[in-house]
Amino acid sequence: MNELLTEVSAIAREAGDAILRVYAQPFDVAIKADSSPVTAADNAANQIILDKLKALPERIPILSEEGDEAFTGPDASGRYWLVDPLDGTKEFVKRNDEFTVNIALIENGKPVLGVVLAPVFNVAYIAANGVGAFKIDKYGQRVAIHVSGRPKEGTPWRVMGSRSHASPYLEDWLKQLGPHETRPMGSSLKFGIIAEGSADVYPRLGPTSLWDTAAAQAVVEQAGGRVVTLDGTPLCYANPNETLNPDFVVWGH
Ligand SMILES: Nc1ncnc2c1ncn2[C@@H]1O[C@H](COP(=O)(O)O)[C@@H](OP(=O)(O)O)[C@H]1O
Ligand SMILES: [Mg+2]
Repeated sequence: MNELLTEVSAIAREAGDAILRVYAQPFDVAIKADSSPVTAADNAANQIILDKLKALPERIPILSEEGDEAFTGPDASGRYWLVDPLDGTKEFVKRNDEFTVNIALIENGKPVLGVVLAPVFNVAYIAANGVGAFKIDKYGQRVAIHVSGRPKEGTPWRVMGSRSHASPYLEDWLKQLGPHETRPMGSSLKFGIIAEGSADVYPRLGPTSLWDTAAAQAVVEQAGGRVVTLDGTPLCYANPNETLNPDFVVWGH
């Protein structure tokens, strides 16, 4: 798993470099059938990730947000790659730097390996079962990370929130949580900040897809946290035919 984690991290970095080449120039934005934006960066990163994952000896099927027609389901061991080549395309289009490359390995419905790379910040959150969770800092150092635990009595909750997706339902949930400070952030970076202990909770009461959460869930879980639906069960990837997630909460304890 450690070797695979290193290989997948290198693939994410190559995809990140391709994204940065597009980011450095003016680019067009197309609107997909689900009315979300897509750019040449999404497509370039997707092509690199598909090519490189297919070249690995493991030969595991790939489900990507930007598509691989060959995908028909997990392999006989219940494994598949789950890829978002550019998570936070809205942030990419707004040029606020908060976007990531997400690559996860699913085994029997569980994310067992995850890489979340933020190309502009040159930071990656990576994890695998039996290996642990790490942040790769801008100097290329692998530093073990851990969630921070429940905040002390009287300390406000440090909440992560989407920049682009809020709702009255979320406001109610936060009222019930109690005193809190919200830090808005795009993409899967929200999970990474919880995994490294810099925030406590991220409630996502609104639509996301499997590829938005799987890699980051592997990181949070290996760092000691939880990613659970509102009834407390971990987000599950056993049915890739249904690509929408239920509402969920990321807890750093
Ligand atoms: N109506 C919808 N259906 C499915 N996913 C949605 C959605 N609205 C937003 N999302 C997901 O939310 C992600 C962005 O979340 P955030 O605002 O927290 O950064 C998007 O990722 P992409 O940018 O990869 O499309 C998208 O997948
Ligand atoms: Mg996404």
